Amino acid sequence: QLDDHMLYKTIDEEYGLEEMCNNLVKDMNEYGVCVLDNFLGRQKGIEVLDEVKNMYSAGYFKDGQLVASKDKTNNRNIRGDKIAWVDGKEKGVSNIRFLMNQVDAVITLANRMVNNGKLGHYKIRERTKAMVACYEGKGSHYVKHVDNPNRDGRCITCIYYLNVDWDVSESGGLLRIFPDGWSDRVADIEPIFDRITFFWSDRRNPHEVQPAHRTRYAITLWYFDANERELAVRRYQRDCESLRKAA
Ligand SMILES: Cn1c(O)c(C(=O)NCC(=O)O)c(=O)c2ccccc21
Ligand SMILES: [Mn+2]
Repeated sequence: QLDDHMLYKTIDEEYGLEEMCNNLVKDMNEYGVCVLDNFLGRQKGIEVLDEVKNMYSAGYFKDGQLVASKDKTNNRNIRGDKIAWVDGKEKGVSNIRFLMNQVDAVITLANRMVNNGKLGHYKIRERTKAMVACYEGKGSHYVKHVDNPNRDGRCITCIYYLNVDWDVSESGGLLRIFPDGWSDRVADIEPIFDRITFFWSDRRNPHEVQPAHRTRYAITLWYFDANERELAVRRYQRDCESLRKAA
């Protein structure tokens, strides 16, 4: 359940949140992508980054998927992404939890605007845990893909970046989205510190992470559309049932 943190906002934060949601709804309806900067502010952002770094040095990240290396000669596979799942209740992740609550508040308010069909007609009630991702540089990347190609319920992808003083010209690591609405253009999003990006998770937004040459951290949340999610869970249960019977 998305906790409703609207009550604890001061007036100016309320206004800030309101304005942020208007931007989100407008951009999502117009482009299917929305980029907001200075989402938490420098101090909070650094506190989140420190928690992620601590998680990393404590070994919470699982080896990412192996990406077959281009040069077959030394057959060294480039380590792709490394990820760790956080539900926010663990010890030592209070700042990541704060980030999750802030994004929930933005999505909850924007979803209220949904009622007059402003945010893609989705009914958003739940989300995944936070996926904390690390690309260790050395050219690690993520091939072009669609997050939710087969209606698993996820409707909005939300990525918060933690990379201070990131310079794409030397470190790469661009998020490149190929919005299906625009055949001739792409959206290049630099993974800079305290930036948050939202985009529709389905086939409208194929995207890739270009090779990173410096450690690149990001935290992803996926929000579910209630109806699509319910159907996906039912389908999954039916599949399991038929597999059990077949066994
Ligand atoms: C590590 N990582 C990802 O980085 C992206 C992704 O699209 N990232 C975009 C970005 O970081 O800008 C993913 O979509 C993804 C999906 C499943 C498992 C891991 C994944
Ligand atoms: Mn993705």
